[in-house]
Amino acid sequence: MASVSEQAAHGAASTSTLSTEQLELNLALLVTCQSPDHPRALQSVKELIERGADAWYEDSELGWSSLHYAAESDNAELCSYLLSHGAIWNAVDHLGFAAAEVAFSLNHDACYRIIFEEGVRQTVILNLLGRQAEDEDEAADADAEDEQPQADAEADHPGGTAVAIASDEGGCAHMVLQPEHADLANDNDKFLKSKLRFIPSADDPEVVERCLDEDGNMVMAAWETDIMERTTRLLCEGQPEGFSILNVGFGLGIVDRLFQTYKPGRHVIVEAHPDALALMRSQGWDKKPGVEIFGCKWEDAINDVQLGSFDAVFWDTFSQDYAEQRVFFDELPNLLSGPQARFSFFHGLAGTNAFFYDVLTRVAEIDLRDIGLETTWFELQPQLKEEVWEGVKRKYWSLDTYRLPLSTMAL
Ligand SMILES: C[S@@+](CC[C@H](N)C(=O)[O-])C[C@H]1O[C@@H](n2cnc3c(N)ncnc32)[C@H](O)[C@@H]1O
Repeated sequence: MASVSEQAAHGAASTSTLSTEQLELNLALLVTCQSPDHPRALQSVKELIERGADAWYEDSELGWSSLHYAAESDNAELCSYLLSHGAIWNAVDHLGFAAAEVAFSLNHDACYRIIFEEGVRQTVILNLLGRQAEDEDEAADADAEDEQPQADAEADHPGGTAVAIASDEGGCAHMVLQPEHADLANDNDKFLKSKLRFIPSADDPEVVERCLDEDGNMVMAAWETDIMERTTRLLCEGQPEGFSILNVGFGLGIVDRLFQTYKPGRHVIVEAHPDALALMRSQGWDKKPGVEIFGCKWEDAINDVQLGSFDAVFWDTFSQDYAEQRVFFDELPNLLSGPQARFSFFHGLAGTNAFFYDVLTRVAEIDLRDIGLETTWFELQPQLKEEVWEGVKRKYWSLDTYRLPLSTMAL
């Protein structure tokens, strides 16, 4: 670790916008948090914060904040204090590690728990605020439409709210960690207008193994087949004869082929990408008995009275973030046919960071409970080789354990 004077030199160079006095306070806070076992450490931290030290401040060498140091030394009380005084729960260091991951790697369970709970708390609050802002936007849009009936529907910004959900990008982002904005993987409308590449398997050219977008992001790949198989079993086993099922997002059609083996009476597929729709037609999905294709965005399909309700619903789209996923959750009471109906989704957001994945799992569970659904998580260990990512811009999965959600109405 760099000495304080070295840090001061680095810090002074990289935080030139801070006054010398502020910088000194911030560095003093970091130094105090580096030796939090000192009997007066917490008191000194409190005094520094009261004098205006920034709890979010990071050293320039490692990118560690006072929360990283408190987590490293297993000081749960200090973690708690820092979090309630401006420390950022999901700030990552220069290697992309959050303070909770430091705690986890050292088995500092209490510190991990405290940061995790704070992450969940803040994300749920942000979601609620986002929802409120959307409602207000919708009300304002409705007013504007009353005044100006020709208003452009594109002016809406569905789900355009501040949701602190991490992507796999480490680096310096703090509250909102997402892929860069111009990336197709971060813009559903742009993605839906881009060209898709379907790549056949090296062993069997008849089998499409991967689907990439124009930017080289992986849209779907065969490694997810185990997940799709287990999802299918959980959604379809024991359903009544002629049951109905909705799948949102065709991709490579892996899950839809599996659903077909259970012979649903009604099998609706909502898919918005023209290239995926062309693949579906080339595979004869439009002629299969019981299959109905809604060739549009799910955001439009849910307003179509023809869509109806289902015994099972699965959601797996691409280039949509948690805010958009939550908008779909809100539609579930209308989409599920009754108390026995089942819901699942591809739980892949934050799939390269165990801590953020933990937070997102809890947030999804809370949001689903809010609309009356109880969720059980089934754990799977995906088997995937490094070759899967060859030629792919960004890995979206690297965790050992996938948590498969199955939700039903809580009675
Ligand atoms: C990850 S793939 C689905 C993979 C599928 N579960 C399988 O087993 O092959 C995501 C699909 O969702 C589609 N999609 C993305 N945004 C959508 C939207 N807003 N409405 C409907 N489909 C969408 C994409 O075009 C893509 O085909």
